[in-house]
Amino acid sequence: MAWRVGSSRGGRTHPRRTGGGHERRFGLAEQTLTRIEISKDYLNFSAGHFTIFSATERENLHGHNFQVRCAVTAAVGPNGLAFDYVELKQVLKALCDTFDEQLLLPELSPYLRLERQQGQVVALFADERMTFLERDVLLLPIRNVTIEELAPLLLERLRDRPELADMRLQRIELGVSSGSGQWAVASSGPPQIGS
Ligand SMILES: Nc1nc2c(c(=O)[nH]1)N=C([C@H](O)[C@H](O)COP(=O)(O)OP(=O)(O)OP(=O)(O)O)CN2
Repeated sequence: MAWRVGSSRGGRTHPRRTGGGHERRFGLAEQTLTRIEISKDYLNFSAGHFTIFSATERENLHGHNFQVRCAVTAAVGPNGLAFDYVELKQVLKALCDTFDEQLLLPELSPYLRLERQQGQVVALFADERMTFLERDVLLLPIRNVTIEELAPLLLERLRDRPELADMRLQRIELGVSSGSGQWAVASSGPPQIGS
């Protein structure tokens, strides 16, 4: 229903409704895109790591409560629903759980060598040798355990989830934070609406 300013009466204008559907009311194209943002406190994982700064410098082993958030762009269907975002939240939570309570180690670091030996993972860095139980370690196909490497990895793993196939998502942005106020965001798909 498009709105147009009606003829003035008594010096005031009276908006009048004319015929037409939702898309004509707001002058939108037949298909409306929406951007749904998901940022829930429970989308987090507690994990250990150390950031490697060079061939000889790294942080001590420590942990963070990493936080994850996501925004997706999708078409709104004829019944005013893009997709059930409860399903997306469930997938994101499952993704976070795979990283929870693990020591994260990068398999693709130019400075760290990882070896599996009798149920243990040996990490060799500069002149250091660290040994961990396999059950405590999650090896990741990234170069460093930083938020800028974790975000694209989680985005890739999210996109691979079969549950997303029916959501007809046009763009996905996934953010990872190692602490409040510091995020890295990875995205896939065409530029954001209005950017
Ligand atoms: N570009 C990046 N730089 C750093 C990263 C990273 O992921 N990308 N990560 C780290 C370490 O994780 C470091 O432990 C972060 O520490 P910090 O920023 O101090 O974390 P806090 O949440 O404690 O932040 P506060 O500002 O102290 O509250 C280093 N660099």
